[in-house]
Amino acid sequence: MKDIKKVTLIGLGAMGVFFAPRISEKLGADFRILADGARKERLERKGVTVNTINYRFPIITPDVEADPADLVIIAVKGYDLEQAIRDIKNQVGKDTIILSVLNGVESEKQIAAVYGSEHLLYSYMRISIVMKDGKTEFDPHKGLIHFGDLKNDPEHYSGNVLAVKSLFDLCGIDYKIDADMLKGIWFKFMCNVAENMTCAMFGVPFGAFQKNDDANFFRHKAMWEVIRIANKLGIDIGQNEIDRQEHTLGRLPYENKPSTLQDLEVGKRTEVDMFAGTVVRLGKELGVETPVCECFLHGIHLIEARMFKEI
Ligand SMILES: NC(=O)C1=CN([C@@H]2O[C@H](COP(=O)(O)OP(=O)(O)OC[C@H]3O[C@@H](n4cnc5c(N)ncnc54)[C@H](OP(=O)(O)O)[C@@H]3O)[C@@H](O)[C@H]2O)C=CC1
Ligand SMILES: CC(C)(CO)C(=O)C(=O)O
Repeated sequence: MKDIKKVTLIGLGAMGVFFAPRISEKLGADFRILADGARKERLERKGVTVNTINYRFPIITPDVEADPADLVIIAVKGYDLEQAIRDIKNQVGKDTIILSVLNGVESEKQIAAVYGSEHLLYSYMRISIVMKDGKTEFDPHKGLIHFGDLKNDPEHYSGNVLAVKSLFDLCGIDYKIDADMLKGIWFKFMCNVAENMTCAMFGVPFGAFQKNDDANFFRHKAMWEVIRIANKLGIDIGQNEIDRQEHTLGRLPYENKPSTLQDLEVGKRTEVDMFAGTVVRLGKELGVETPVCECFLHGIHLIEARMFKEI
């Protein structure tokens, strides 16, 4: 089994800090943040504050050669992924494992197209963290990372899966290795598209789904658009996954908000292209009608245009 001794994280935001303090505690200087320019300067000057503790992690710049990591974790937003893929070039050696914790269904494919699928493990996050001005508070044991190869059998985990599992065990990071990673990733995508887009477009919190039929009208239509596309791709999600999510939504605090609505509320660009945009594009390729996601895509673009005073 590979031993993960050196880890590089690109994206020290909400998802990045799920990992950073705990990996840094065990690996010390062999845990590095990849950043340059004004971002590096800000991280060196202010660090990040997690659960009231201020951290200054070692920073490495993309131009440093001959110092690859055993594991690279990518935790940027969808619209920053292309740049991040370029920036990690010197961090990826022959045996480097890459984990991309982004939402959506395509980041692994995009990274594999550049570095090769042998480097990739699949992953998705089940936790909600809000970071503001480099500060956040959350319970690190109230969520987890799901990761693994496409298919995972506990009797025969691959060397890469065992290596990451061993690192997370060492660091006390909660995880689940799904038997079928694509099914999990598409289930999460179905929820993100339906919930994030409805909440962002209409400015309502998750609680709207507990009491408003109109909110659920959009959510259900969008879920079925994702399901029809997933089924065409051979991914088996359907009514069972919808039922599973109804249960989860019923228990969420009323005022909780998905990341896309949070982004709009603080004047940030959203990941609408990675959510509704992907559904619309795949729908065209696969012959699936996606009218609700088309409305989300154009509607949220319009909200962004108004927000950035482009109209
Ligand atoms: N937040 C959440 O609860 C959840 C988020 N996700 C997903 O995880 C992904 C990350 O989201 P989140 O952590 O919330 O996003 P954040 O915006 O909080 O963090 C992204 C970080 O990446 C940094 N970054 C961007 N480009 C680069 C680069 N080239 N080099 C170095 N750093 C870079 C940004 O720096 P800067 O601020 O300087 O631009 C920022 O600190 C998204 O796809 C999101 O949908 C999934 C589940 C839950
Ligand atoms: C936090 C969570 C899981 C809620 O849907 C999410 O992925 C998001 O808001 O983008």
